[in-house]
Amino acid sequence: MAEPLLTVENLQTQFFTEEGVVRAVDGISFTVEEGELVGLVGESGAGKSVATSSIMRLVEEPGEVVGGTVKYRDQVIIDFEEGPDGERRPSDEMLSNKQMRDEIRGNEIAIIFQDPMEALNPVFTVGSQLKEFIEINRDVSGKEAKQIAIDMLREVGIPEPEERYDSYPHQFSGGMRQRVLIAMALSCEPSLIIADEPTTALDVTVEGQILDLVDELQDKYGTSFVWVTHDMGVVAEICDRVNVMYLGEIIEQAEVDDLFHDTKHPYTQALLKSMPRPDETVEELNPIKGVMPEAINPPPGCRFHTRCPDAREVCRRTRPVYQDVSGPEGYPHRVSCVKYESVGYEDSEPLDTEATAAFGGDIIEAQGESNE
Ligand SMILES: Nc1ncnc2c1ncn2[C@@H]1O[C@H](COP(=O)(O)OP(=O)(O)OP(=O)(O)O)[C@@H](O)[C@H]1O
Ligand code: NI
Repeated sequence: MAEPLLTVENLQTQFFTEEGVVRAVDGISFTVEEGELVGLVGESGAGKSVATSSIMRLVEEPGEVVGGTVKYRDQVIIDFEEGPDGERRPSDEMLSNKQMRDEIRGNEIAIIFQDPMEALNPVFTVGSQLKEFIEINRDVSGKEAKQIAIDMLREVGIPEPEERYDSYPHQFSGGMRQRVLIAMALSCEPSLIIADEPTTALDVTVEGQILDLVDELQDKYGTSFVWVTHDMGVVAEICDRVNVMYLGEIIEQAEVDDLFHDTKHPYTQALLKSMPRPDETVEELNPIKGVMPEAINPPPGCRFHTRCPDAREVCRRTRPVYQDVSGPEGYPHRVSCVKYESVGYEDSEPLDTEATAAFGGDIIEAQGESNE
């Protein structure tokens, strides 16, 4: 296999707050191959946005990337080394902030946010913002930039792009604004686009149209994507591979078909049961029981054990190993769950968890060590 476009290894990002250290991203690893659309899926607070802003080196105080490696082709975005006093410091190979700004962000890796109103300035026309972005990131004249901007607006399905060029963001619908952001992301011909829940705020029909558009543009330009979502339906529709995140960790990763049809992790199973699926008629949707514990004080052992319907005693004291459970063919299918290890799961006592307690109709306090 060729070198991955993006390699993330053991990435760790923490927030140093008054209440303590929030382990928002706690050692995640994944790759994005050339031309691939890779999903990052999980409930609210799982660490998806912190992971993407870490990759872009956009984490703000009191947050800090504290460990791991991120490589884009052969360029080092994040890396650490041991200093003379044994302290951990950014390695020399790391791109400077200026290089990140000038060479990576925008023209190699572009990001699309959930809320277009955050990315678009309400006081300037859509066209002028698009044109300015192109001028900053590409070596073209103002006139050329304007032409590229209009072409891109047409490309993403904005009708009458010459006229719409002079409209203000509020004159566009939510779906149209999201199309503008996609135009902006694509306008500098990046190899990778990171999209952080860009369709979450849209209604289902408009969301479907945007996903179709992305599919089409991806075919045409061969752009790779990291697509952040909490929606397995979106994953099924557009992703090639998917990483499932829970409480700062990736707990399962596989090709999309594998993930849906050979689901390994109980959390992934729960996520799938909680959402409508295009490939299956589910009689009843089951929301995932309980709430995700705080990343400031994650449960010991398997982080999901407090909510897991399959939890046993061993899950409370064993940190699962993230391992490849796939056969000899195809992409790796990785999972971290003690069910797939030989650590005595079979002989271990079942645990009362939020999932099993609720199932029995009994409201039992969440396991002490998980919350508070
Ligand atoms: N500025 C901050 N200060 C302290 N903690 C933070 C900060 N930003 C994020 N966090 C914490 O990091 C964890 C991960 O948050 P993140 O926003 O990445 O979740 P997410 O998976 O993107 O959720 P959502 O689907 O709601 O966007 C959460 O526990 C959150 O509270
Ligand atoms: Ni987020």
